[in-house]
Amino acid sequence: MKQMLQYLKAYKKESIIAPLFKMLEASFELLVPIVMANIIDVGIQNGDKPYIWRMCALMIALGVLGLVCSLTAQYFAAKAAMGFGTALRKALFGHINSLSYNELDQIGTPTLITRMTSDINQAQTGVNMMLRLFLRSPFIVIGAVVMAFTISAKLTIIFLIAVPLIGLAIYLIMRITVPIYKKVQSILDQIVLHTRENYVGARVVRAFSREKDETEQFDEISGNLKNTQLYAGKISALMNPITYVMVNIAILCILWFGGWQVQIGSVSQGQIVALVNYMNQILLALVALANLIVAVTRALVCAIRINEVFRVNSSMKEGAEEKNTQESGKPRVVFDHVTFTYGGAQEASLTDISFSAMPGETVGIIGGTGSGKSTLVNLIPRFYDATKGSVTVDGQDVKAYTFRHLREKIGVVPQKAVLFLGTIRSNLQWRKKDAKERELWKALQIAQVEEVVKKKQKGLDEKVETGGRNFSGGQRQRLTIARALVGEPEILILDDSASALDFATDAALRRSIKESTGNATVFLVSQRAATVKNADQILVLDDGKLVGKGTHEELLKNCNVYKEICMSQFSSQEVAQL
Ligand SMILES: Nc1ncnc2c1ncn2[C@@H]1O[C@H](COP(=O)(O)OP(=O)(O)OP(=O)(O)O)[C@@H](O)[C@H]1O
Repeated sequence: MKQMLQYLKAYKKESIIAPLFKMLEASFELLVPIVMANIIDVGIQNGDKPYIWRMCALMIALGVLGLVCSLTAQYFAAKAAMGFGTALRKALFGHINSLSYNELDQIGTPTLITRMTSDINQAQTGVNMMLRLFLRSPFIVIGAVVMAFTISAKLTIIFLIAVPLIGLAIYLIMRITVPIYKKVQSILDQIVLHTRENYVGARVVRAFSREKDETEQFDEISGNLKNTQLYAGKISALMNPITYVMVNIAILCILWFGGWQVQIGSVSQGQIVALVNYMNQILLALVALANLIVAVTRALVCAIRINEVFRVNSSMKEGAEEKNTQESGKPRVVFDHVTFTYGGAQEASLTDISFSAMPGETVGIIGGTGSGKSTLVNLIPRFYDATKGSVTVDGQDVKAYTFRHLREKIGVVPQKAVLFLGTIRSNLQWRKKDAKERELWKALQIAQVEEVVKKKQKGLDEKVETGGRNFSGGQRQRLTIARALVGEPEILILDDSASALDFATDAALRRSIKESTGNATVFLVSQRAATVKNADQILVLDDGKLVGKGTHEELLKNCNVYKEICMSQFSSQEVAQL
């Protein structure tokens, strides 16, 4: 909580003014029963109409003053809570962006979304209620007991018995409901997870006619949420009847014992009415306090969940190197006995991989599905860190560079072609914000997508929908290749980026990349032998191990796995001619 409160720091003034004005409002409220008592005891008893009018005017003035104070408090509390929410959201967003793939894999996207949205909103509501009520409610309860004491010390005993009993009833109810509210938040996580999977995979769901099953599963989770909330609601609903019965019993006692006191003349009728009013004020304050505790507990649960994310630190330490250290004749990328195991995985996905790639060289990486190809290239831009061994770029361990500098050197085309909401231009300028029109068209031309963009009515300014859904799979792939080419990276990684392209386009793409990337080192990941066969060096992976390294001809002679891959894709005659 302490950590959370730092986001309120900028709203210190508001955080002090709001509760102060609420206390001021409470003070005016506590004066009302006294004025009422005076109207009865002085005004009505003596038939003094001007006095009654004066007192009525005073009551209205107290009401108006209370309203003004309450509105002022509301304004400042809302301002502080909104500011708190905004600062927290910004900090969490920045923190999540600083985490490495390793941590993101482990936490999971759905829960991060719930924490960024619903949890922060709950925390914000908690802060708002806290600022308004955390002083006001206890102030009213204590103030009302003190005021009752000034009226009659004897009758205050009833207050001293009733208040703890009402407090105890509220506490017992909340002991049951608070853990349920904690559970509600984790069920919300499941709903986000299910909704996300369902919407992202909407086409697959329909293709397999799984709508009914998916709906049933969703109904089950949301039914679970409803039942849990209903259970909490039913128990909370006991709060009002129980507390009202207790207060009414206390009022009966006040009237009963108060009646005796009035008869012997130690308390006036007006004072009895004031005592009844104080008892009612106490009830309302305690119920408000209970609501506050529920909101604050929910906010605390959310704060804990948000803090859990803050507590996860990136397992990667960023280096400081900003200089280019490439020496001519030296390799651009070197893997030295690299082994890598994903967090939580039992087995290594890469074992003892060693190779080096020179500037201008094209490195083909081939292997069956799950053999570790993507994992290998992901180590170059430091999406993950090698568990053993080292990865070197331009003579320096990748860990020595700042993330920005390392990634500026590298153009990555991930396996899944993802474009972002905006225009073709804005998507292409991701690597280089100020890339000129000429550079963008050149990249489009190399990526074999120039014609597609030219045909668009607005050209480079054509809109790109979320995820690039207004482009075909092959167009998306080529646009992501163009995006990686802008800014002329020193290392280009194409992770199975031509899988949706026909053979002719794939061949043309490889040719133009070879011709235009000059001194860049290109990594071509593919399951197709035809894609990698012209590479200067081919790495053959099998179950995370490097089982072959060399040119196509060399591997055909001495690498069985490579030969098998080729044989499975071409006839023996074609293999001989390859
Ligand atoms: N984020 C992850 N967490 C845990 N294990 C993973 C993760 N990503 C991949 N793996 C595992 O690592 C191994 C290598 O996966 P990788 O994605 O590198 O294979 P690949 O050769 O690129 O496969 P494909 O050609 O099918 O894309 C697989 O066994 C896979 O299950």
